Amino acid sequence: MGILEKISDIEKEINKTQKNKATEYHLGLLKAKLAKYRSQLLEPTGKAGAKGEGFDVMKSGDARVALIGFPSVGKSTLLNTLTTTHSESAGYEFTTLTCIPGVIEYNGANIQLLDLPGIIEGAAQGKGRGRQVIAVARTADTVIIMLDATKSDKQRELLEKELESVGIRLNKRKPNIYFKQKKGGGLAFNSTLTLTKCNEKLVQLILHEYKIFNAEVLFREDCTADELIDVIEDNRVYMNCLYVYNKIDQISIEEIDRIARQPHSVVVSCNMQLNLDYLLERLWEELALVRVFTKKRGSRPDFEDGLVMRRGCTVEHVCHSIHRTLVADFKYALVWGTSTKYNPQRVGLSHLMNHDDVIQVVKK
Ligand SMILES: Nc1nc2c(ncn2[C@@H]2O[C@H](COP(=O)(O)OP(=O)(O)OP(=O)(O)O)[C@@H](O)[C@H]2O)c(=O)[nH]1
Ligand SMILES: [K+]
Ligand SMILES: [Mg+2]
Repeated sequence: MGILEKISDIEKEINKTQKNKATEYHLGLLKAKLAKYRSQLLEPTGKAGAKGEGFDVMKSGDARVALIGFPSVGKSTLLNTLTTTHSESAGYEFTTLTCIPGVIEYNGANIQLLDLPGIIEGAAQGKGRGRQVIAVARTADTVIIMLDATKSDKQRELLEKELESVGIRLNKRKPNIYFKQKKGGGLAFNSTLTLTKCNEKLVQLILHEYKIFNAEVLFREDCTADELIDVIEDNRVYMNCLYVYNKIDQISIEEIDRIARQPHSVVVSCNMQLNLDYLLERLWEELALVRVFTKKRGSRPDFEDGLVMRRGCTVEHVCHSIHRTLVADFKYALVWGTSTKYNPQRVGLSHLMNHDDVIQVVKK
């Protein structure tokens, strides 16, 4: 029997046991057992924690969002508010012990929202269930870093540090450095602009540390040594992140205003259901999703059933997602919406589509 099963059995047993003098010892024993199993699960060296029991959730829907935050900031409450899934929420830390998936339906898209256990300082080294939480975060398209608006700005830095230390880069693009190892010829170093944070000598030193003596390196932007290291390591995950400050029902308007002005930040109250519509709007932006409607000749667009695509998608991408062979039969398309000058406009396969555009494909 897995440790999660044991925990849930004991919780059930506690719930159905009446509290009185006669059951006092029985309950006490159950609670001790419960505490023991919970700490085994949260123990870095514990076998149970290492196995990642309870984190194996299938990807589904159009995008995946992971909820990361310290304990008791309201992650589960958010899941309960935005989806039909229920995840236990309570005033004590580590109420959530596993990964719990829910689905947000928005703009016709299914967005998978993952509730996760809280993480604490040292999570990256395996404290709590930190390793597993971070492993799940790496699989997400966007992370929500949830913060308690009543607490200090320090928590944001701490969380960022934890994620940084395991190679997750938040709201950053991959550094624009061309790097290729060679068989011989030494170091060929170049840059397309003046570098102010790094130079050839430093690049050479860093490469030697990796025992790389022959390579081609071209800086296409003014990168730091850390960014070069990210490129050499080649295992970093670059992801969008939204900072969601919860519990604004507990702070002053001035303070709410200050927090809301920070970049990538949204203020909400899950309990009072404040600003959640705006949160979804911003999440949609971060996920860079667009919805496209199709229409057949002579009939109205199917506004019930849009196609969910990535921002930057072309007519060709849309054709692919309608049918595998459609591109081969493609003659031209008519598009209505904000991506065109005229409505409709005749376009080719490379035309870029915008959110809520309507498309009619004309075959050869
Ligand atoms: N004042 C206030 N309290 C909130 C709000 N949202 C959640 N809470 C409370 O915060 C406490 C923790 O909520 P949870 O949803 O369990 O937090 P969590 O982040 O999932 O916690 P763990 O699973 O333990 O990491 C509960 O007592 C909630 O009622 C809010 O908007 N305002
Ligand atoms: K909690
Ligand atoms: Mg929780």
